[in-house]
Amino acid sequence: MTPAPIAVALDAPDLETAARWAALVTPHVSTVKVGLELYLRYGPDVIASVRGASGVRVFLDLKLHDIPNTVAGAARAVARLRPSILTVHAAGGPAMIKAAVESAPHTQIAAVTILTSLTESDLERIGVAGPADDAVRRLAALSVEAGATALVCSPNEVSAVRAEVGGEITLITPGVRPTGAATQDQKRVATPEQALADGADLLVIGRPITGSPDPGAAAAAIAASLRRAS
Ligand SMILES: O=C(O)c1cc(=O)[nH]c(=O)n1[C@@H]1O[C@H](COP(=O)(O)O)[C@@H](O)[C@H]1O
Repeated sequence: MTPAPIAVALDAPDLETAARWAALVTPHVSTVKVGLELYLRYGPDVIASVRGASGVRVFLDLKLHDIPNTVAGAARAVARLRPSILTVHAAGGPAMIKAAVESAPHTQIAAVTILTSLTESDLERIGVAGPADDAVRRLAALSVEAGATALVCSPNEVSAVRAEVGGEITLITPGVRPTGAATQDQKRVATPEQALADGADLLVIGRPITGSPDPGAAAAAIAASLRRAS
């Protein structure tokens, strides 16, 4: 069976747990995601550990955000690990995004628009002109112009972003919660089925899978539900 278009966020406190989760979910999902917690603790070794024997796609979520020269160096440093996807913050601006794209030619650069943990009032407080939909579309357009071929946004904005950037760009949505699951710190959320129906290409799902007593079964259940809905 084709693995579901899900990136499981391996936000684990230790490498053994992350590798175990990766092994349990990889029969069911296309991708696993390594974020700041694991990478800052274990560095590049973590990529080989979670990739394991299956060779699953690894999404490296470092959300780089600095001046272009620094981001170019950082992107070059991790490009040799050959992650399938690397994140940068779209708010770093077009020159920064372009620097990442040029420094990691074999990795898809995904620009994170507006974090899914932010509300409309958070945007106002940090001085971003909202509503979230407009801010996300604005950042999406500038990121694609700068050469990003993937974007991260909440499922709530995915159809507006798709209309803005067209069909060629990979749209990645965290903030995904199966019906009835706790939203935790996520604020702009939707179900996996809705996110996919609205045009997402890859759903980032962490705690609803990794917080389950059986992460493999939880991933399989969401994958099956996506197959039924499509
Ligand atoms: O870039 C990301 O992956 C990301 C962007 C964003 O706006 N929101 C967001 O939650 N994420 C990541 O997606 C994952 C979501 O995890 P759960 O909330 O546990 O499903 C975490 O690893 C976040 O770091």
